[in-house]
Amino acid sequence: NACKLMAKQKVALECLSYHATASNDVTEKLVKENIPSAERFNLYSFTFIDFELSDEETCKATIRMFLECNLVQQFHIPYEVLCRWVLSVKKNYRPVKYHNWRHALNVAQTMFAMFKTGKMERFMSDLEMLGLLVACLCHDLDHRGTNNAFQTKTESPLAILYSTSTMEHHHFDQCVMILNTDSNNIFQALSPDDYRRVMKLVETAILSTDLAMYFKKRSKFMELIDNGEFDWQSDDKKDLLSGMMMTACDVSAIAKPWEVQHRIAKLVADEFFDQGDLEKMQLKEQPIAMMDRERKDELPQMQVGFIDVICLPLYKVLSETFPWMKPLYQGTSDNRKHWQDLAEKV
Ligand SMILES: CCCOc1ccc(S(=O)(=O)N2CCN(C)CC2)cc1-c1nc(CC)cc(=O)[nH]1
Ligand SMILES: [Zn+2]
Repeated sequence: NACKLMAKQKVALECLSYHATASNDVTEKLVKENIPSAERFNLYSFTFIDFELSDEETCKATIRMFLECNLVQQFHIPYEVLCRWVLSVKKNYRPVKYHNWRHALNVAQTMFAMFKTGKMERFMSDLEMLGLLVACLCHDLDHRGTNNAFQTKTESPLAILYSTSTMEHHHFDQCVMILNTDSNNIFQALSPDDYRRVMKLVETAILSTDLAMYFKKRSKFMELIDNGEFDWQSDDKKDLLSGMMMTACDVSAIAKPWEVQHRIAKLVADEFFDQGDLEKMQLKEQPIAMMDRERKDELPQMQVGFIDVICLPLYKVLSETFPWMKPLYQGTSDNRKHWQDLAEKV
């Protein structure tokens, strides 16, 4: 009967969240651990590198960022809940080559560096800083290493559920699922108003990481800058600024020291090539250049295009308006030379 069916569904859901949430003993272990300083992790720098960090240290670095922004105290986040939530978020990233937990950590660390070293925290309320850090950590949750076009082409369940910004809606969905799993809700102590506000902010921020949305928003953002808009307090302007910051963080591997950028680009390429292989085999269709491993020689030239079309215009307008964000522009400009040299060699 109906209530049996409900019970069955509830068990299924708990079972699902069981898989999604970190176990108590892993959580308890992290709760007891010492959290190293921000300096020890180099968290204030735009040249942060996660390669030599163990998985446990990535969780500690994440907790350190929350502590540095005073968010645990400010929003009365029970420390054990924060530990369990960080572990659950990490657990819900798949071991794909690029869109994995390490990418999420790097995006969140760039946002942290923007707040602190980039001096953006003066434009942000505490709630916005909490929302943006959470959005960065959750923005690619459960990524399968394939893009929105692939979901549509293969008529995947996700494309049936969400026809636009398919993956980004799923990432937000996963973020909500984790927060709704027992003792993972880091927002539990927020007032109903603040809860609604921060969830709306996280949703808007995660959806803004769909590059298809980025181009529209960027021209609107540039218009505001050209009109000398400086009061970033109104909601629609704040949404625009947050969206630009999310994309700036999402692509910030392009600004890292050359050896780091070169190594990460290989991870991006390998993930794209895997999708291209699927499209050739499963869909019997020719993938776009970016995903075709037969055309890997064109990769340096494609990176120059990525830098010129997506990255530099954004870092330029951000660093002109917020001067302390200049390292992102400079790092990307330096890497453009390296990619250009490689493009000319082929
Ligand atoms: C490194 C392997 C090649 O990587 C690329 C190739 C082409 C372009 S693109 O700007 O021309 N463009 C983007 C929009 N697509 C719809 C069409 C193609 C971007 C990248 C790239 N993307 C990311 C973000 C995941 C990171 C990164 O480092 N490089
Ligand atoms: Zn991302």
